[in-house]
Amino acid sequence: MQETRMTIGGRAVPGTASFEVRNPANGQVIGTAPNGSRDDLAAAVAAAQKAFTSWSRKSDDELAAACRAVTEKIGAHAEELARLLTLEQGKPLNGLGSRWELGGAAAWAGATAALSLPPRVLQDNAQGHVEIFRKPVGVVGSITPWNFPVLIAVWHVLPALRTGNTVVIKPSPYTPLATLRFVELLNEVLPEGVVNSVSCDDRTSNLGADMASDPVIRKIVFTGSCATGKKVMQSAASTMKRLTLELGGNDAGIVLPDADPKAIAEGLFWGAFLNNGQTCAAMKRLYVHASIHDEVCEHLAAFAKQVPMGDGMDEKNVLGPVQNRMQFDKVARLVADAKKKGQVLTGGEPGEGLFFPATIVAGLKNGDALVDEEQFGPALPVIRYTDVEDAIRAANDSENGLGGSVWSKDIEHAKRIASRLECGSVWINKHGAIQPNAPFGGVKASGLGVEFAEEGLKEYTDAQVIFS
Ligand SMILES: NC(=O)C1=CN([C@@H]2O[C@H](COP(=O)(O)OP(=O)(O)OC[C@H]3O[C@@H](n4cnc5c(N)ncnc54)[C@H](O)[C@@H]3O)[C@@H](O)[C@H]2O)C=CC1
Ligand SMILES: O=Cc1ccc(S(=O)(=O)O)cc1
Repeated sequence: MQETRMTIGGRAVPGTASFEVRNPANGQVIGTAPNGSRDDLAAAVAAAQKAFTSWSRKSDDELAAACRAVTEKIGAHAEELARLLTLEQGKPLNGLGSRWELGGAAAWAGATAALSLPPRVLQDNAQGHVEIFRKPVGVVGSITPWNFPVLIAVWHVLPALRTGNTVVIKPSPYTPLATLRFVELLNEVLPEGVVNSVSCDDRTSNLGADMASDPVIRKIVFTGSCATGKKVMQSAASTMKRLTLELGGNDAGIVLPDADPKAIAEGLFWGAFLNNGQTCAAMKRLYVHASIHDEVCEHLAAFAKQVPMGDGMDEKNVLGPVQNRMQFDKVARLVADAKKKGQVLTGGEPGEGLFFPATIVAGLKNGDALVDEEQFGPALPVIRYTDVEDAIRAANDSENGLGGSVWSKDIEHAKRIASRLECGSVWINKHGAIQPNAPFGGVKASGLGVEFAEEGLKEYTDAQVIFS
């Protein structure tokens, strides 16, 4: 049993109540997290505000060194955090699971440490000297989801620290344990109050909502559902907070007629089923040209059938359970509806507990629920097309615009199609492969702003221009 604590001003805070956290693989209680109150949040915000005074005055070199120390901590505790993550999130230790997530967390932390935003001279002549500086905004509130708890915490916290901000982070009630431990570890190498954590069950208290309207917090970075993202945006208006919103997607993949069905099967599968499909930028709809449709379906289903699924603590598994009952029920509802309209190529029946076999359903079209709604789980609809213009139109016929992909042997042709997709990232012959040196963010209802690289770092700063 992991009994976790919030970290407020460098101190471990148990809170006056707690809630249970269960392993989605077997339903067993694996730990408890504090059910923090508004007073706990106020204390965390006050600690972050106090720490901001000295943290924001650190030199660029000092901030970079602190981020490198955090990177080392993550690396040193990667296996401990990975095990905790598997227990609470369900994703396997192996494959593209917890160890992979922790590897990504260390890589992203290191890459963020190496970024910087030096002042830039805009003008230097007889008329005057004009220079732009990037200044930290103040206390940053980070609200994270349950799909990649540690990696997304790093995506939120490290750029904030690197630019001289202090942080209050609140993890999802489904997966608070690894994040609370992560913040404890950070506090071993950072001054007190620089990173604080609060947790709550979202029922008796909802500190995410309170953070969004808090008058001291100057920015919210939020990853989660579109519905909650919209609420955060509304609450943030009254205090004119800066916002980065990484919200849901309904990414389309388009397979062109010249693609090699066998060669792309593995990439298509992991593009859709990374983290059991519980990934914002997973491929959630697959449009395949009629000339190779059946062959693509055959190879994709054959690949899916041999992927081992089970308890993530078992080293042989590379897919685990769906993380929670709400998500499982959503996937089950969408698959039940899809079965009435299309042909199930593999999977299709809910398994034991929260296990849902990788499911692929062909014969669907836009307008069917599994195509139109974000399933955020292990179920992929396949849509046949004959004219690529129809496929582009159908791909863009969504309120979301996070990612997309085009699959073809002709890279230049694929890139021309890519440029017509209404989304923030498009991959050719892969899907969802984000990297720290490339900005990542959604258009339309998929969010606001970007993460990663200098563009992402800037979002944690205000510009100040000095004219002399
Ligand atoms: N795009 C993504 O990364 C994710 C998308 N989802 C989608 O969202 C759906 C719902 O999943 P949830 O876990 O309920 O996502 P959610 O968007 O409600 O939760 C994300 C975070 O927001 C917090 N939160 C809840 N209410 C809030 C409020 N009023 N103001 C500020 N923060 C608040 C939660 O505690 C959690 O930390 C899923 O079915 C899935 O489709 C879920 C998780 C991640
Ligand atoms: O590659 C890892 C990865 C890709 C996307 C996301 S999400 O879009 O933020 O869910 C998470 C991890």
